Amino acid sequence: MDVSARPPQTAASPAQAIRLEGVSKTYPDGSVGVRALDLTFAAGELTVLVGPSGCGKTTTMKMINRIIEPTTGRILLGDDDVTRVDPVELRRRIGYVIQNVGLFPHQTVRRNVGTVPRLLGWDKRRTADRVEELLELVGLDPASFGNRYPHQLSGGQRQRAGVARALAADPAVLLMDEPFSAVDPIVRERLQTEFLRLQDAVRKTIVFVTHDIEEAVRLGDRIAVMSTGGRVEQFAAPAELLGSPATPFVADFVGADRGLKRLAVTGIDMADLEQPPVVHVDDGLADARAAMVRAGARWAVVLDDHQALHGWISAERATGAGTVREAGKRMEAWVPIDATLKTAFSTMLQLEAGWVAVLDGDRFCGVLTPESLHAALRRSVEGTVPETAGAV
Ligand SMILES: Nc1ncnc2c1ncn2[C@@H]1O[C@H](COP(=O)(O)OP(=O)(O)OP(=O)(O)O)[C@@H](O)[C@H]1O
Repeated sequence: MDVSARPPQTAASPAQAIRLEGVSKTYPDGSVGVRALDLTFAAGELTVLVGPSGCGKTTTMKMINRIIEPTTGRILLGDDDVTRVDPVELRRRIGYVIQNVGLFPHQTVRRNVGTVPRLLGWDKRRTADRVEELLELVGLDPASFGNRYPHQLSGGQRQRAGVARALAADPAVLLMDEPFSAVDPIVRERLQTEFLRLQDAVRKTIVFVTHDIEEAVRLGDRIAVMSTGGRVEQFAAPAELLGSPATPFVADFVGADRGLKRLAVTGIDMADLEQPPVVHVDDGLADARAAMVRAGARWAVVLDDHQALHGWISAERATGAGTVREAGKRMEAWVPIDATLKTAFSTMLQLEAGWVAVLDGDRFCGVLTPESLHAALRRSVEGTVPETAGAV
């Protein structure tokens, strides 16, 4: 294939699935890296390999781009058996991001990011355009950062440059080995959020190695929990993994606080919402009072002319004459309907609100209270259907 004749790289190359079939790695000294591993990484999804130190995560990942050669088995990238592809050509199709990035220290950020396009023989103009585009995409202003050297960047900025470099030639696949573990927790969380946004835009097939279950749950479309010898204890979506660990090993690994972790991956269901009395901003206070009495409620939600959230009013303030507009309060505590229970809960805590409104666009859908949040979490944990461990 003449890779240099590809169309401009803004047109994304299609993501490809990776299939591991009966893959084993025994090192020359007899150590077993992984044993008879069957695993499929779906096209366009981010799959996390997570597990304790020495369980074979890195061995598994490095066999995909043949930094490590498997002892037995087959690895397919799309329809190609990677052992039949020239390793150099293979690595150009596979972006690789490692801890501490591995940027070339004596090259500027621009030159670092342009490495693979240059190797592929792209002309200068196309490489330069792609580098600018990538730096923007990962949130590094090309004018400020393009001509700096790696030592002139923060840890988080270096990590972003590493991601930009890995994406430069629009690879079908991205391998990421503990890419965010060298930065402090706050920067890590920001990088994770940005990275999720980036993945939404590029939809690569990503294999992501971490030993951190929180990171796995946050980032993964699917997670493979591995134990010694590259054994897959469970292969499931984050909510399923937290809701019903397949083995005691997984239960132990995800931790006793898995219920809390699950908040981060459970969406809001309409059935979870409570429906307090709703009054209109131009209603009279007497009507508002009557609505609260009818519902046996101490407060009501206030909507505006367009049925959008205006605020709320308490029974105490709904006395005398006048309108709801004068006596009601504005409401900042709201979340969109596609938020997670964790976002709803942290919004409630941050704003010290007793409830949060849930909105679909501007439209008011209902509210979540601490009780309904708890019920939603329980329902989601109890309703989980266990998955088969080690599914292909
Ligand atoms: N070059 C090597 N020679 C011999 N044994 C090795 C070699 N590389 C890895 N191993 C062994 O293979 C097993 C899996 O190692 P691997 O690096 O894949 O684990 P890991 O899950 O990525 O660990 P960590 O989280 O500590 O990076 C370990 O028992 C390790 O000691």
